[in-house]
Amino acid sequence: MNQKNITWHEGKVQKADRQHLNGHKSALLWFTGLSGSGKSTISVEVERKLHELGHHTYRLDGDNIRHGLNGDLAFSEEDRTENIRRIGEVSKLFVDAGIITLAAFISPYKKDRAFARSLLPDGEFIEIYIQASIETCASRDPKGLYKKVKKGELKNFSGIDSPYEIPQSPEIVIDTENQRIDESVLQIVNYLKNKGFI
Ligand SMILES: Nc1ncnc2c1ncn2[C@@H]1O[C@H](COP(=O)(O)OS(=O)(=O)O)[C@@H](OP(=O)(O)O)[C@H]1O
Ligand SMILES: Nc1ncnc2c1ncn2[C@@H]1O[C@H](COP(=O)(O)OP(=O)(O)O)[C@@H](O)[C@H]1O
Repeated sequence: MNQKNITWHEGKVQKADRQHLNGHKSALLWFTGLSGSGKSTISVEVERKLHELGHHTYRLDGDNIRHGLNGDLAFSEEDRTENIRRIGEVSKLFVDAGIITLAAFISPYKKDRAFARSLLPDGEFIEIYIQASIETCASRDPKGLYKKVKKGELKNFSGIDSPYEIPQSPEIVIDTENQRIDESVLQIVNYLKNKGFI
């Protein structure tokens, strides 16, 4: 990487100006959890609720981003790290644009989530652990991936033969085995209200 001859060029409209125009603050809601835990389901519903409330949002989702921007990456540790590095950087731009950003990625490694957190000012990275046991995820199996793992057709699967490091101090924990989807949405929206983001 060579940043020697590159100079930062300041604009005349700042993040705070964009937030002021929007009428709310921006933040990054980072959903992490096993495949099938409910990251997509819950982030989609949170975005819909925030949109209904009149807030500016954008959602980045593992399956979708891997079709485009990160289509060159697979599931080795290095590729997952690069995946999360790029998403962290992209999310930072969205938050700078004044948008409430929702990122739903397995993001299995603590160090990668810590990197994404480090890109934003204190408080603006909100880690949401979407919790469900591997047995529950495998029984939901919304995409038939656990079945493929069982048949030996899919390797390096998070929580099976590839690690998932549980978050130690996430801002929010969602227990999808005991909470309904609407309760989880309310919990997250209330967090944003209580912290003064919306
Ligand atoms: N080996 C392996 N392990 C885990 N997941 C796999 C794998 N192969 C494909 N998939 C599908 O890819 C989705 C996860 O992509 P992510 O970008 O979120 O993964 S990561 O954060 O880089 O670990 C994941 O989506 P979710 O089920 O929504 O989590 C799967 O649909
Ligand atoms: N309480 C719950 N919260 C979230 N999802 C749930 C819940 N109960 C069952 N599900 C189901 O679990 C599956 C989760 O899949 P998905 O959202 O794609 O997970 P992920 O994005 O983490 O892979 C969906 O089929 C969803 O309907």
